[in-house]
Amino acid sequence: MEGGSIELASLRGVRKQYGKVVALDGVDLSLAAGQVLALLGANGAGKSTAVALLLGLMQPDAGEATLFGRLPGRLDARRGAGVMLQSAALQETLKVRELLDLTRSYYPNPRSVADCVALGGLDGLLDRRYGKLSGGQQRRVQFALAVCGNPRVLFLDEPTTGLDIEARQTLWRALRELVAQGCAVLLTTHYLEEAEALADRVTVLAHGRVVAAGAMDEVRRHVSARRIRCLTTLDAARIAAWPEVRSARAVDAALADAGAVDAGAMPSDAVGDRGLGRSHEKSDRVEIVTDAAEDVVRRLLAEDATLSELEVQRAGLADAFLELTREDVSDDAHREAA
Ligand SMILES: Nc1ncnc2c1ncn2[C@@H]1O[C@H](COP(=O)(O)OP(=O)(O)OP(=O)(O)O)[C@@H](O)[C@H]1O
Repeated sequence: MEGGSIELASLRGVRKQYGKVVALDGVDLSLAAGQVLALLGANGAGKSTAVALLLGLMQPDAGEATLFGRLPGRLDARRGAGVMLQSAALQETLKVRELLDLTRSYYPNPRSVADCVALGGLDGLLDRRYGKLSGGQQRRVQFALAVCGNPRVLFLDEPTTGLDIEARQTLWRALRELVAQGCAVLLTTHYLEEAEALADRVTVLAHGRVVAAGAMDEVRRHVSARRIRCLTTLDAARIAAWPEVRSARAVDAALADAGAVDAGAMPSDAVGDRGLGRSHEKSDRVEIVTDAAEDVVRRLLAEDATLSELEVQRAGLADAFLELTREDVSDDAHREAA
């Protein structure tokens, strides 16, 4: 582990099969104190299997999983870990307060109920029966239960799925607080902006193999692409045919990044002559992805003297993720064990 960080959980050369399906194949990952590791991958990439191995819920077929330097699954290791899996089987008839008290009683050094309420955003829910809560409220309770034992390592498998914006922000705040206190977090998520906002390090799985791992910036840098946005009379289909352009499309202001787009600037009939391969009088907001941003910007300016609102951005994690996972063999056939 670089930088002297304390490794709290790891997979080394781990392989795991379910029958003929190879869920993980030679996977390494490492979780350090005071860091969030985002474990990313498409559906079925192997993320939940990795979490289950780190928790000792199952054993690897080859390689090694450790938690606090020991075999996961031992009671002392489990007591130092908090877990929020994709589904939770909790007593529906118990009140939230009873669930919290019960779970806190398993741990030697639990957080106070008030702390759990604050971290999970459970105000007003303590006396409600778990089974009567909404899906998002249940997720918040599950998060509070995951952190109530004061864990040194927290495993969160898609924790914010189904949460509204405010609840998601409460959870992000809580996570940042826990990490600042030295907690290690393994976060699986399909929300790449969430990984970007929270994670220090990223491991990307595709079909059970690690296709990228490193600091967030390193993984983002994996893609050389830049994203250019502008208002132009040039047609997106025509720009897309330029040799140095990977893709170009007219974007609907309503769908584009709210901060980057002035919806009022979007002509209502801009869709009209898209795709015809010719310039038109009205400006469309166009988004271009290219490896040669400077060349494309020069050509855009040369061909459209009225071009405005030019922006050039580095590709984000979402672009890197798509590129990384696209490079991998896209069918599942090779996962079948011989
Ligand atoms: N109990 C099981 N029995 C058989 N195959 C399984 C089992 N659990 C998972 N798999 C298979 O192993 C592969 C990895 O599954 P896993 O649940 O780890 O993926 P994931 O990345 O967590 O997916 P998702 O994003 O959909 O939650 C998939 O092909 C899945 O179908």
